[in-house]
Amino acid sequence: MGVRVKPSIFVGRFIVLAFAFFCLIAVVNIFPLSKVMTVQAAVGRIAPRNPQTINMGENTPKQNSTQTTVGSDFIGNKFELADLRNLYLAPIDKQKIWAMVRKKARSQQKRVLVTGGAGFVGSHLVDRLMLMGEYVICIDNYFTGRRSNVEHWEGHPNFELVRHDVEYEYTAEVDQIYHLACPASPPHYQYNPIKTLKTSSLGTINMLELAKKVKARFLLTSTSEVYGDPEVHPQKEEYWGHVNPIGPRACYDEGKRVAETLTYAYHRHDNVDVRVARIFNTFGPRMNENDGRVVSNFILQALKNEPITIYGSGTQTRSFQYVHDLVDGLMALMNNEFKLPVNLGNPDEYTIAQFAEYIRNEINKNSIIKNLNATEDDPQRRQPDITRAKNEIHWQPAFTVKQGIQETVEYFKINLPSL
Ligand SMILES: O=c1ccn([C@@H]2O[C@H](COP(=O)(O)OP(=O)(O)O[C@H]3OC[C@@H](O)[C@H](O)[C@H]3O)[C@@H](O)[C@H]2O)c(=O)[nH]1
Repeated sequence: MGVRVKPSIFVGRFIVLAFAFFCLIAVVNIFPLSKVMTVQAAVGRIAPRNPQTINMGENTPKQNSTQTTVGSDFIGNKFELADLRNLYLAPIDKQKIWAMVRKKARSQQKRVLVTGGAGFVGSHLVDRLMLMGEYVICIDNYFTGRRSNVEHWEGHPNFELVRHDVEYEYTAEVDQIYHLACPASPPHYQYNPIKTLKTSSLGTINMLELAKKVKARFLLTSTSEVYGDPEVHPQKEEYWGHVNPIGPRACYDEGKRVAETLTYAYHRHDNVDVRVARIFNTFGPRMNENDGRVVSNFILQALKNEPITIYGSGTQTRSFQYVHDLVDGLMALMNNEFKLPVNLGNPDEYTIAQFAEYIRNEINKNSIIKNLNATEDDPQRRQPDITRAKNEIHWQPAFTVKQGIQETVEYFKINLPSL
């Protein structure tokens, strides 16, 4: 005798199956396979040790994109990357570089002061301003800056190079001041903490006094280090930070915090027109061989077949931006009316251990990775929230970390004959 199945059981099974199917569709929609794969591909990629700590951020450049230009038509600082590379990849042809400078009538030309203009970031900013046809005064005390970074402009009628320490007063008739002068790498700023504090405090007062006197617009390059070892993640500009005021990093962190305080005090009290950029970890060509920051250290260690040195466990995170993006951000901020601090960084976040593996995979698969002692007060997580930059100054990074690393490796290979 055949078994008769009750119709109600059919209906029950159908409901259960339909529900399971509905759940499957919902899960696939919430976690699309393509999204998971993009994140893994993006890290090169290496499966995150603890996926919870990594958040690529929705504002990172598309991971397969390759930039061929820098800047924007709106600001007037757009150039072919291939042309810009002539300025830092040897051999440097001065005549070829000068021929790229745009002609500007004297009345249209801005007079721009860049403090720390011979440094890593400063020299790229000087390049862009010079190519645009502005009149540029570059001052530097050469503590970490190098004359060779800007020597291709020496003798140009639009360019002045002045050896000067911002700790002391300086006067020039200018329209804009980009105030970058300060050692930025932890070993360099900790080398003489009193000097670092004087540079950030007295140096900023001197430049704000100048801005007040000549009615120049003043842009301070502050840092993500004002957030200290942050308790919120990612970091928004509204966050007041978590800084140890007596630790080894305080000379820089607190120095930049007081520089920000001074900037807004001059704005409120003396009506100085101010801008503040909080710069997150940045890398690229013209980093010093002895800079000591993680990107140049890891690249050079891999190229030299030396162990890649991770300070501590490597679970701390950083988010890295390519220097041309930063220069675009600084110029977008300077040429905008927005006056509150703005984060400039690429939200592409890595644990330092992941980043070491990434560099090893990209540059030298035989490299050994070695863990050394952690440094004191090392921030554990850092990633910029760049919503404000996007909304207010219409800027976001365009270079992937991958392309930036390739460009930086090329720079070191060409410019360091010892490699
Ligand atoms: O060889 C190294 C160098 C660094 N590191 C680690 O890599 C991380 C990043 O260190 P870096 O020295 O590159 O830079 P930090 O993030 O500590 O400070 C930077 O912050 C933002 C900027 O304003 C400054 O450029 C700088 O102060 C840290 O956790 C550090 O301990 C290594 O593991 N190995």
